[in-house]
Amino acid sequence: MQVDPGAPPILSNVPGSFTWKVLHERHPAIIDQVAAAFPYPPHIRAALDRLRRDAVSGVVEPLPADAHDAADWTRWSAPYLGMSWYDVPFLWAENYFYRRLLDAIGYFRPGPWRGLDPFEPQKNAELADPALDADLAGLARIADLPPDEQLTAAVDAALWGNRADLATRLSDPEAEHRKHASDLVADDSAALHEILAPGTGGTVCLVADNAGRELLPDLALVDVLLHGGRADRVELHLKPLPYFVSDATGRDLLACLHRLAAHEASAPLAGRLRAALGDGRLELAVPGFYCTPLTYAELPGGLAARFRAAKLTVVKGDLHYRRLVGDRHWPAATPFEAVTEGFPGAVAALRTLKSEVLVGVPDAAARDAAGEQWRLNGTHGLIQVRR
Ligand SMILES: O=P(O)(O)OC[C@@]1(O)O[C@H](CO)[C@@H](O)[C@@H]1O
Repeated sequence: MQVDPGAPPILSNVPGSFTWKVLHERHPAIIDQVAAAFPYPPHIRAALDRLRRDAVSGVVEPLPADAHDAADWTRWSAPYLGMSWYDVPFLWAENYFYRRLLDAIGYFRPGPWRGLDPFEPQKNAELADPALDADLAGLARIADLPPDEQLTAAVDAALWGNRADLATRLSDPEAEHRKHASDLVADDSAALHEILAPGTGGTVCLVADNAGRELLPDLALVDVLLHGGRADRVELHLKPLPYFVSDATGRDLLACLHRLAAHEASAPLAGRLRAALGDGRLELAVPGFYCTPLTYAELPGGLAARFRAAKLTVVKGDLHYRRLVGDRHWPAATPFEAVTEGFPGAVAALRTLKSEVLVGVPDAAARDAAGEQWRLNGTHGLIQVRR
């Protein structure tokens, strides 16, 4: 199938649409949550109020000229300056929002609020939930399964861990409790198992998405990869900044290790992961690219080289999927191979569907007959691989 290079980017300018609601409802709710969680001083509250107004009805403006990344954002903003947030690509507008939020709370400025993760209270609450103990025990049991079942179980846990991120739960509290569909809308797990066969070694880049309930199973997947010789080395890619509410940073990784270590059943898993970090089989990376409005078609050279050197890059979650295939109105039957052909090396996507973009699903129209919520509510997932 010929890929239409002109597939239009997804925008947010249809009132009532999913993307419009993210800008119009989810972003103000995030600001309110952040403002309520911290005793910020008047100048930060004023900046948050201004951002709330801009997020609902403003136009794209340059970042402050003294921002450390002003030059980058000047370049990225150039095509959109003065335009309504709703008329610029949705992917771009969301990234701009999270960057503006960090600016409003003084994340980069000298002073007492510097470096404070505005989403930490929600992340901490999720990890402190005693209900998580059952999940930890389940993750710990993966290592006891027969070797050929371990990868299936770990991939399954890592995939569905993506279902109800903290940003989604904000506007869809049911997302956490809704049962997921038993079928995947695309399932290339046979190819995944082939690439990750025991004893094949090599490096795997695992591009993580959310902290807490998603990062914990991702860590179980790392353990399976290293333990069965499915990889000699894993690079776990995290966000350099708190972003998209629950996105995992290095600090979140440490918190997850701590949580695993504190539970009797999962303590050995924590021990193996710590050992792998200590001897370099597990390496952490926080490329700045993950907090930009760019897509994987615009990868910086250094990161592209890391992916090229790996035998496989596994990209987790909805947002990474949007960056990977391009956040566009592709016909859903467009082959995944076609839209990822520029990716440096083999790539796998593990994603639950929480936004409109979709490729590699020829029967999407038939599924739509029952309504389009399956594309948005996290009940459906996919495993797509391009070698
Ligand atoms: O990348 P993730 O955590 O799986 O999902 C990110 C997300 O919650 O944020 C966007 C809307 O704000 C959508 O891409 C998706 O719904």
